[in-house]
Amino acid sequence: MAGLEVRDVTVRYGGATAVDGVSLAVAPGEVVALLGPSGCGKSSLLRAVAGLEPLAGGRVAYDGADLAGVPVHRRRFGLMFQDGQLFPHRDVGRNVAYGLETQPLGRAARDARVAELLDLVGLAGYERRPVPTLSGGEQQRVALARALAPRPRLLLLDEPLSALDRQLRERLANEVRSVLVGTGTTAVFVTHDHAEAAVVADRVAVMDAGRLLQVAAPDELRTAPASDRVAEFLGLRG
Ligand SMILES: Nc1ncnc2c1ncn2[C@@H]1O[C@H](COP(=O)(O)OP(=O)(O)OP(=O)(O)O)[C@@H](O)[C@H]1O
Repeated sequence: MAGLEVRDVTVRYGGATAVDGVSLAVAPGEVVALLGPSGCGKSSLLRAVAGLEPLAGGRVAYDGADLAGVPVHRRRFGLMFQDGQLFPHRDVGRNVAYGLETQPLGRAARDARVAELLDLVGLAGYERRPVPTLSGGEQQRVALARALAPRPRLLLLDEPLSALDRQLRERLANEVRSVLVGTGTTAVFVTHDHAEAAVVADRVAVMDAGRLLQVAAPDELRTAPASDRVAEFLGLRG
C-alpha cells in the first residue's frame, strides 16, 4: 500500500496505555489532522510513526515496507513541533539548509533550494536574518521551510501553530495548507483545535483516550459526527 499505514498501534509508558490499537492510513499527497483533547495520545502516536517512541504493539509501514527497526533519520520523514526548534545561532538560510547538509548538493543548488523554500513560505530574501529577530509566526514559517527542504516523503507536524495567537494561527493554518498541497506533501498534523484541523486537512482523525473515534473529511464530520463525543470535540455540542 502506498503512503503511510498505521495498523493496530499501541504505545505504553510503563503500565499506562497512551495509544490503544490505532489504525490509520494516509495516502500519498494527503493531509490528515489528528484532533483530540490534551493527553489523548496524539503526540505519542505521531512520535511512534516518527520512530521516536517504541511500539508496544502493531506496525507502522510506508509504501508497503514495515519500518520496525528503521531509525528515525532513515525514515525520510520530516518533523515540525510547536516550538520550531530553530538553531538560534544560525541565520535563517542556514537553518533551512540544515536538512540538506547530508545531501550531495553543490553550494549553488543548496542556496537555490533554500531561496525556493523561503519564497514558498513568504519569506523571500530572509536568508541572512538572525533567528532571534524573527516574530513567532516567521519562526514557524522558517521551521516549515526547513522541514520541507529535504523533500520528506511524510511530514509530521505536532501542534505547529499552538504557540501563536489566534488570528495569526488562522492565517498560518491557511498558508500551511496551501504550502502542503502546493508541494504535494503527505502529512499528519496534530492539533487540539477543530477549526484548524478543518482548514489544514483533507481528513480529520478524531482521537480520545488513546483511540480513534472517527476519521472523515471535515464536512462529513460536521454533518455526520459518529457520536456525541465527536460532536463535542467539533464544538457542535456541550
Ligand atoms: N514520556 C512519557 N512518559 C510517561 N507518560 C507519558 C509520556 N509522554 C506522554 N505520556 C502520557 O501519555 C498520555 C498521552 O500523551 P500525549 O502527549 O501523547 O497526548 P496529546 O494528545 O499529544 O496531549 P497534548 O495535546 O497535551 O500534547 C498522557 O497521559 C501523557 O501524560
